[in-house]
Amino acid sequence: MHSSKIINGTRYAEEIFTLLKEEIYTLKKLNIVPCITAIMVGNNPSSDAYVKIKKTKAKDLGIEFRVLKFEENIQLDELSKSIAEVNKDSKINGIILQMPLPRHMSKDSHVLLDIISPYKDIDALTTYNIGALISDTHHVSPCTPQGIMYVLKKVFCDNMQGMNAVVIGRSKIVGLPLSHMLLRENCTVSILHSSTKDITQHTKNADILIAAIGKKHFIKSHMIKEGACVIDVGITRYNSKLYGDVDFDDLYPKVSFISPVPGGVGPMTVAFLIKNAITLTKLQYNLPINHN
Ligand SMILES: Nc1nc2c(c(=O)[nH]1)N[C@@H](CN(C=O)c1ccc(C(=O)N[C@@H](CCC(=O)O)C(=O)O)cc1)CN2
Repeated sequence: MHSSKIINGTRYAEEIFTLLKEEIYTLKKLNIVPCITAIMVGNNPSSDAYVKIKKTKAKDLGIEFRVLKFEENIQLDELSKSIAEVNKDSKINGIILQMPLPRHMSKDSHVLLDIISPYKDIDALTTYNIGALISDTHHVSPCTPQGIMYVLKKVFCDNMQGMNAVVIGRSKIVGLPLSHMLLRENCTVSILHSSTKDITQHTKNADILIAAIGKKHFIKSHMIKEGACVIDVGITRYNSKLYGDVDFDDLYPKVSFISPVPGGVGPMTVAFLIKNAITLTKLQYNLPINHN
């Protein structure tokens, strides 16, 4: 059972890294060093920070990490060609297309993602891997939802059956895959979004509330049920400080469990990114995969 009200994502991530170190060591003995390439488009200070965190962690663990950065005004054709080249490079085991893409490109994100081979798709965002998740035949799934499910399973000792889970946000990277994973654990899932009429009516009913909105301190204590478990996915940078979607201090007395920002979901995203990279590397070498 989880001993504190505060979900310590940094500690859980370390737990995962400890297991992954053994897998990386086993690969090393076979002369295999996984290599990740992150593709970035445009200048987004938050993305720079996140890619730096991923690179530092990968290098710490002995994984190679390359970054390819393109100008915001790159033509779609040219970017597509570059992604295809990275995809063809047999030395590269995993590819990340860092999100968000510049606004003018966001409508093309699925076209760009689908250039990546499903066997190199660390974020599990290609059409193939999204389909594999839904049909339960997947080897990898999106990193943030995996991290959230890992902590929820710890908190609820693997039993979320019949709980009301409310997810705010319907993105392909968090809200949609997470909703599917919660459904798989037999939760009753509601997905709220920008057109939802009365958000509070739904959030007050949540045993598990997941906020992935991107609006600083949007969730206040009057919006939740006493004893809810609240997971904060949003990160807003304001005056060099980080804020979650949840007003942590306001909610704290009322919750059973709550994840902070920073130190909650963020480190779990990085842990599962490394886990996915190792899984994909093993698949490419026909090695057995650790399904835990
Ligand atoms: N291609 C992808 N793009 C994005 C993803 C993703 O999984 N794949 N997720 C987010 C950003 N992200 C990884 O890319 C990410 C977010 C947060 C953190 C993290 O460690 N956060 C720390 C605080 C970091 C800081 O000080 O700035 C925390 O919350 O404690 C890592 C990675 C969107 N894009």
